[in-house]
Amino acid sequence: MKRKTGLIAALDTQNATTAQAWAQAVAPSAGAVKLGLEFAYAAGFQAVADVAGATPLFLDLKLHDIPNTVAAAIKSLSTLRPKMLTLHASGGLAMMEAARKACDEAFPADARPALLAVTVLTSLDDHALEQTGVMDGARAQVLRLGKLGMQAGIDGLVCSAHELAPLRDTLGDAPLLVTPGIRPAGSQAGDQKRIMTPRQASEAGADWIVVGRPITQAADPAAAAAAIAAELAA
Ligand SMILES: O=C(O)c1cc(=O)[nH]c(=O)n1[C@@H]1O[C@H](COP(=O)(O)O)[C@@H](O)[C@H]1O
Repeated sequence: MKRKTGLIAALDTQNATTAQAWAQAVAPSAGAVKLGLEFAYAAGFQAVADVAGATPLFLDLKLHDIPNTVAAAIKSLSTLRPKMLTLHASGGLAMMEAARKACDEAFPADARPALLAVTVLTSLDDHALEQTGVMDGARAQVLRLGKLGMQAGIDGLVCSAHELAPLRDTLGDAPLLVTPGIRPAGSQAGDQKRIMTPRQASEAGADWIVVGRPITQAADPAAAAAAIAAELAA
């Protein structure tokens, strides 16, 4: 059965006015906006809260440090009330467990963000992984880290759409699976390596797709977001 797949718009800019304009443009089509390292470092966390406004916030900080530091960082950002929060699965089991515990302690039970573990960045292919010492390819590494994330009590995983089917086969329906590296037919891949179209990712089992430049760099971001949402709904 085809899943209902939502659109997360990645608003990657340093400029708060630009981010605000994009947030308004995508609001009718996107279930959440993603604000991350580029925007938070340039504009600060108050601007993150302001741009998200009432729209659910995917806070993409990709935390990766020792368990104590990651736990403390989560407590520091608890006033932001994100709907989703990222950390790197490669930080290890103890780091993910500490993050999970910090979320339970820092957020009210009804406002706890979904913790999403980034498995293998969609900008990496098997060759790039080999250069980091991972010799058996992206799929094997995503499955390995995905299982570790589930062991740590993480709510979901960030992966490419290419790993959705094996992850669903191994982990079942429960984890939220979020896929960046999405490119509507005919758009530029840029630095992304493991890509799929919105429709393909939805059919492969994504709960959410993350799309940035195909929306933000389009002549009409509102129309680009609406077209992707329509592709997901078709
Ligand atoms: O965690 C992420 O969101 C993420 C993980 C990943 O493996 N690949 C990836 O591209 N992302 C993010 O997803 C967005 C993709 O943007 P575009 O390539 O412009 O569509 C960027 O904001 C990335 O930081």
